[in-house]
Amino acid sequence: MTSTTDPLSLIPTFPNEDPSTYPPIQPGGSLILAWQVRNKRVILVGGGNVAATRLVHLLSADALITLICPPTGLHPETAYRLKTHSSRITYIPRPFEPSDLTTSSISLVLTAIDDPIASTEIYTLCKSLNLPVNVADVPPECDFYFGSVHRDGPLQIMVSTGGNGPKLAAMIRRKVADSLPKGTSEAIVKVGELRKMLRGIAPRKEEGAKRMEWMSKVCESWEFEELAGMTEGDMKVLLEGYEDGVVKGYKEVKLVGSVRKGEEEDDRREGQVGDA
Ligand SMILES: C[C@@]1(CC(=O)O)c2cc3[nH]c(cc4nc(cc5[nH]c(cc(n2)[C@H]1CCC(=O)O)[C@@](C)(CC(=O)O)[C@@H]5CCC(=O)O)C(CC(=O)O)=C4CCC(=O)O)c(CCC(=O)O)c3CC(=O)O
Ligand SMILES: NC(=O)C1=CN([C@@H]2O[C@H](COP(=O)(O)OP(=O)(O)OC[C@H]3O[C@@H](n4cnc5c(N)ncnc54)[C@H](O)[C@@H]3O)[C@@H](O)[C@H]2O)C=CC1
Repeated sequence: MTSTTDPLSLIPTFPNEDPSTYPPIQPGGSLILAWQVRNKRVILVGGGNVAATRLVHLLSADALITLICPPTGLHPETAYRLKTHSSRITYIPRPFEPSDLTTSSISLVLTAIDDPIASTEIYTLCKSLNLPVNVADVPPECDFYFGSVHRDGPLQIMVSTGGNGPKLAAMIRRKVADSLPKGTSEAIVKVGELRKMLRGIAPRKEEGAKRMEWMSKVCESWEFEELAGMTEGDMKVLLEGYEDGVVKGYKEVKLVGSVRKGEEEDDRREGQVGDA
């Protein structure tokens, strides 16, 4: 007979177990993720107004889409997307049939139809096939909800109210977007480039902690607009400090850059004089 030990009794005791040390848990929310559907097949049933908004999200995430809907039910925007993105969207011009879910390998199913009976049938079928599904008109039949999304280049902000107030979610999204500092999206692009260059000069896995600390320091000490205006030359100057854990400020980097540019021009002029 094997004795069973209570797993809880095996957990070590740490000095810092004051409840105020860690953030309190608020149960009942959603798990907010950034789901990657690039080149994965998503089935969208319905072609109305809501389906048109789903298409925008799916195309923005580079999904491969199968849209199932009779031609008479197409919203003008859905029709437009079908025509302009025919390489990404396969259009099936009829009502949904159960075989639609078994003829190809599918990552997600979305329904946006005005027929709750058909919606529930699709939901039940998805569950029997283990497919994650969003049924726009029946929240209890959603494995995930959509949210109100602000998109600006690489930046995506999603507001969710957990099904309580979708219109409020859209209003909050606008307020959040209006409060973002100028140059936010450009700053993110430039930080992405800097991180890539940093990985080029410090590729080793063991350096992860040092890389992260240095990058965090850069993000904290430069303003968004300064990051947004960073040139490749500025990045090179900034990266010179990485080895010693130094983060030069915006003004210093610009100064070094312009001094070097001046020196290069002097060298070039001297070269030309020498050639003459
Ligand atoms: C549960 C959820 C499931 C899901 O769809 O994933 C759901 C369900 C339902 N919405 C309904 C109504 C409306 N939905 C909107 C708008 C949006 N709805 C979105 C998401 C969600 N809607 C998920 C919860 C997300 C959350 O709460 O955080 C947004 C955020 C994202 C998106 O859909 O892309 C998008 C705003 C996008 C933007 O503009 O930024 C508007 C306003 C409008 O159209 O302008 C109205 C009318 C006004 C109102 O009711 O508030 C009804 C019918 C209710 C009825 O019959 O009375 C149901 C079904 C029900 O609740 O039973
Ligand atoms: N989640 C959300 O954001 C919102 C959800 N809704 C709900 O979502 C549903 C769809 O809304 P809308 O797009 O505005 O409706 P809509 O009436 O514009 O479009 C419904 C679409 O479903 C198609 N359809 C119906 N039965 C079908 C079937 N068996 N197979 C394939 N296609 C079928 C129709 O041809 C039409 O294209 C409604 O039930 C609505 O209450 C409404 C507003 C927002």
